[in-house]
Amino acid sequence: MGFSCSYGRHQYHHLSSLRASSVPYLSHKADLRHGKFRCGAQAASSTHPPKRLFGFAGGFSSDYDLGKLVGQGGFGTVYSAVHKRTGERRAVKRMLKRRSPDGWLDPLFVRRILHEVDIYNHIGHSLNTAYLYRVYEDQDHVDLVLELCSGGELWSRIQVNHYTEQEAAKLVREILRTLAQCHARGIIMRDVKPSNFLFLSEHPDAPLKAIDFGMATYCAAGQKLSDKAGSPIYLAPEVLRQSYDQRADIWGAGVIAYQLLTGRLPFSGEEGQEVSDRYMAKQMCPTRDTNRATLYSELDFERPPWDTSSADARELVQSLLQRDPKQRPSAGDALHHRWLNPAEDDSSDRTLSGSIVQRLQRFGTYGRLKQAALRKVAHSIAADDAALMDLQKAFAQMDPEGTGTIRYASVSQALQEFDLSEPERDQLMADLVDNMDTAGQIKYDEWLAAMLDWKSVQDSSEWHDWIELAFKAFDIDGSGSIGSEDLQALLCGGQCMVPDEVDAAIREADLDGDGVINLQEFEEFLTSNANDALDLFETRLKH
Ligand SMILES: Nc1ncnc2c1ncn2[C@@H]1O[C@H](COP(=O)(O)OP(=O)(O)OP(=O)(O)O)[C@@H](O)[C@H]1O
Repeated sequence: MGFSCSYGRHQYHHLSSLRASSVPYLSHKADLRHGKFRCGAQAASSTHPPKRLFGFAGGFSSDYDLGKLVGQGGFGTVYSAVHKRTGERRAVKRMLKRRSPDGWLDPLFVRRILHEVDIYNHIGHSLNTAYLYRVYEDQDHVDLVLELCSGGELWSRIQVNHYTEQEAAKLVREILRTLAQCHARGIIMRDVKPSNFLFLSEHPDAPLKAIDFGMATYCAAGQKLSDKAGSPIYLAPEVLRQSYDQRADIWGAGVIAYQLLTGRLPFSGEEGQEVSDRYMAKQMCPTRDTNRATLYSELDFERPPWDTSSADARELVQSLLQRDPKQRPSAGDALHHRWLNPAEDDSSDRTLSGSIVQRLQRFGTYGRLKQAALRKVAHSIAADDAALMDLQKAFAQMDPEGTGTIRYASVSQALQEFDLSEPERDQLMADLVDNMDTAGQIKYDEWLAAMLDWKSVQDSSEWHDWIELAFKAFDIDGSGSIGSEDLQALLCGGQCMVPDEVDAAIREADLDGDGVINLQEFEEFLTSNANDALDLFETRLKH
């Protein structure tokens, strides 16, 4: 069947399920400033040649001091760590390399690591996910250096706190945002449960971040997955039936919402609604009764413990737990539900300054080629500035002398208006500049590329001309298409240091798979769609 049940961690493991076929599209992004890169699905495919090393950076212990243990998973041990030079605190997920007796890395281990790194990077600079800074390896371990979330698991707060509906709504909104961003990028998380969401700090209003994408995989529109992956009691009925897609994550969010609002689990066995503490404390595998309850038992939202909840809360949770996935809302639709949008938080009329954090996150989710291409297009648009009054004004405030560049420090200063930790601020700014040669200066078109409302720009009669100009600039050898030599020059000045970087950049836009990008593919690649909606991202406005 390709899965097994882990009693200690309530999990169906699915190493055998990481087939190339479940990774339908690819992404690659090198960020040499942070030593980060995206692995393509090819890297994660079963056809990858045997490896002794991954090719990640060495020198973890020259860069970091390892601190105390902060968590233990089935796959990795997580420690705190301090960067020796900057003093920044991080989490390090350390995984012991699994090898065969003749020294080759276990191919399933290779796939799991490359896949997890790929998915973390594909989610990019979302503030709803612990950020992956860098990956190291030595002879025995792979180390993922992650944003440190020191506020504990969502589960621990469910146990100790009694939530008001408003507080519960905030947490459900954050979980759904994470899912909406994953789903917009073709990723299904497959392990939506309270212990995979950590609070950034111990502050009562600390944001919630998703961790652990070891179960996550890609699922294209219309595709169905069949391997039973996830954690019992959060598994959707269609996962038990082994034919599911992204909507299965929504069910998991529904179970968490149910727990937050009632302190109980919706489907915990024969007796129906039991107190979840008992179930969780026992750390037991699901009985057949639990699965049967998930598949068949009816929930009554009129009787205790639901009789004291608001009608809006009930309506949303009921919809998230619709047994028929087609009747379940998408994460994006659920985010528009009344219960999650008290009137004062209406984002429909948000000003530019109110959405800067959302725009930076969105830009940070794009791969390197797309970022470079948007900067190029922005360069053309910058000349036509009538339509860009707001953006110009915001830029001018940070560049009072009109030099045409703003200092990194000015943007950092502007971001202090928002509810962001210092590492989050740095994380958001990391993709603003094309390269560090600019010595901490951000040019107007770099700023525009990150801030523009690309959807409305596309309506301009000049859109096609701007795309064509950028395409011609990228087609350095004038062959009529963008190929690997063009991208070598463009992305890394001739010699890419990150393995597979150029191929992966091509794959991002090469729809017909002929190894080069033509003009039509380039235009389609740059054309934004609903997946780029700003309201998938946190505003982090201070209240
Ligand atoms: N970024 C982080 N900051 C702080 N603690 C973390 C972080 N990431 C993970 N942890 C802690 O380490 C534990 C194990 O991490 P994680 O779930 O990623 O490991 P895993 O081996 O992939 O687990 P699994 O068995 O679920 O596959 C988590 O439950 C959490 O307590």
